[in-house]
Amino acid sequence: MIRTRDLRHAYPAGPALAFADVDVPQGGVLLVQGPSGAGKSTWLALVAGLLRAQTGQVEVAGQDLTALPGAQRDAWRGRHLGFLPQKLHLSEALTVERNLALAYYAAGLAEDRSAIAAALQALGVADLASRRPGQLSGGQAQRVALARAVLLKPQVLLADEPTASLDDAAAESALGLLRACAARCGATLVVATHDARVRAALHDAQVHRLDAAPLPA
Ligand SMILES: Nc1ncnc2c1ncn2[C@@H]1O[C@H](COP(=O)(O)OP(=O)(O)OP(=O)(O)O)[C@@H](O)[C@H]1O
Repeated sequence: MIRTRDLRHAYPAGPALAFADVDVPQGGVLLVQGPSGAGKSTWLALVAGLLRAQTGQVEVAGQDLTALPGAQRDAWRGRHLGFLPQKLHLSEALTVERNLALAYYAAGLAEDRSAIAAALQALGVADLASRRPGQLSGGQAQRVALARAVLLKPQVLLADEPTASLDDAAAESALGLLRACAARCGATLVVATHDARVRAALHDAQVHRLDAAPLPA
């Protein structure tokens, strides 16, 4: 579940953004829409606890993120939230398999190699485990990043523009995988996008529409 109240964020020397309240039940699907610059990535970062809300309240999977200090917020995120960023942030210094192992370090948990193998298998990329991210196609790299995001069976799965650089067939596949992964975990799925293909594919999702114009700072 996700519950936000009176959420605002002002960047230093940037715009002040105000967000409408959102309630998504556990296992629901939320589409975050709005033109470029409307604040989609900022809203995702607030819900992921990557940014601390300056005003208002964010509750995710029963946890009030505004009440948690930074270190505890990071540990909570590692354990309960899967994030598929637009830039995938896979480490070129590590193999695909070791990139997934990072999820355990971030969560402060002991590594489970069989779970890593199973996650890669479920996303159809088990044969790429010993490659470096630079040796993957864009679609393969995204599957690896998704495997990492769902490895610890998160309660919330966030995806930022997951179809931005994909052709129609790959976009359809990526959205199908996101939904399937979220359903397997019983996770709430949030997809931020301005891609009309996503709006069509997730036509049954709840919509959080952001306005084009930020508040004056
Ligand atoms: N670190 C920052 N410092 C100052 N302003 C910022 C910062 N990050 C974002 N902004 C501004 O905040 C607003 C919202 O940005 P955000 O990236 O959340 O929008 P978005 O809807 O995700 O855009 P896009 O679709 O282009 O990714 C924009 O006006 C942007 O210029």
